[in-house]
This record gives sequence, C-alpha cells and structure tokens, in this order.
Amino acid sequence: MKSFEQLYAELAEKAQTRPEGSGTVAQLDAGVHAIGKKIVEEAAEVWMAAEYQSNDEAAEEISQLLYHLQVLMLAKGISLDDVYSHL
Ligand SMILES: N=c1c2ncn([C@@H]3O[C@H](COP(=O)(O)OP(=O)(O)OP(=O)(O)O)[C@@H](O)[C@H]3O)c2ncn1[C@@H]1O[C@H](COP(=O)(O)O)[C@@H](O)[C@H]1O
Repeated sequence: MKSFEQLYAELAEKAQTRPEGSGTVAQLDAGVHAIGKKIVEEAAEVWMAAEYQSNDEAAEEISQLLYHLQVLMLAKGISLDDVYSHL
C-alpha cells in the first residue's frame, strides 16, 4: 500500500531515471494529449463503477484515475504543492 505522496515520488523517480518497461515513461513519452484522453477514460470508469459496481471496484478505478492525474502533473511539471495550494 502507498500514499498519494509516495506514488508521486515513485513516478517522479521513474520520469528521471526512465527504467526499461515502465508504463509511466511510456505515458510521458506519449504526451499530454494521450494522458488527457486516459484521464477522461478513467474518470468515466470511476463514474460507472460508482453507479453500478462495488465500492472496492470503484476504489480501484479511483486509484487508476489518481495515477493518471499524477502522470499528467509530471508531464506538465506540476508539483504536489502546486495542487495542494488550491485545496
Ligand atoms: N498505480 C499505477 C497504475 N494505475 C493505473 N495504471 C495504468 O493504467 C492502466 C489502467 O488501465 P485500465 O484498467 O483502464 O485497462 P486498459 O485500458 O486495458 O489499460 P491500457 O491498455 O491503457 O494499459 C493500467 O494498465 C496501467 O497501465 C497504473 N500504472 C502504474 N501504477 C503504479 O505506478 C508505479 C510505476 O509503474 P511503472 O511506470 O509501470 O513502473 C508502480 O508503483 C505501479 O504500481
């Protein structure tokens, strides 16, 4: 299990070191447009899971949405504090 902050640190490290086989690196290379489409897709999956599936399935979809939001943040150079300052 990991926190939002721990995942961001892990993804930032992957973006820096670019390890072979990293899906995050592939997403970053695909660019903001592709990442944005993935966010919309995952958001729809969150919505559908919340309406029609179990809370556990909805939680899994939410985790995937959070992951893709973090990938977008890294692609744009947006830090956790940049986001937290708006909360
Ligand atoms: N938490 C996640 C995570 N959540 C979601 N995803 C990606 O989002 C996809 C979710 O897709 P769907 O379930 O919608 O399935 P899909 O549409 O068939 O997926 P794709 O065809 O788009 O790959 C997964 O296939 C992963 O590619 C994630 N990929 C990675 N992580 C974590 O990120 C870290 C770094 O991962 P790597 O960069 O791959 O090493 C690790 O700790 C991973 O656990």
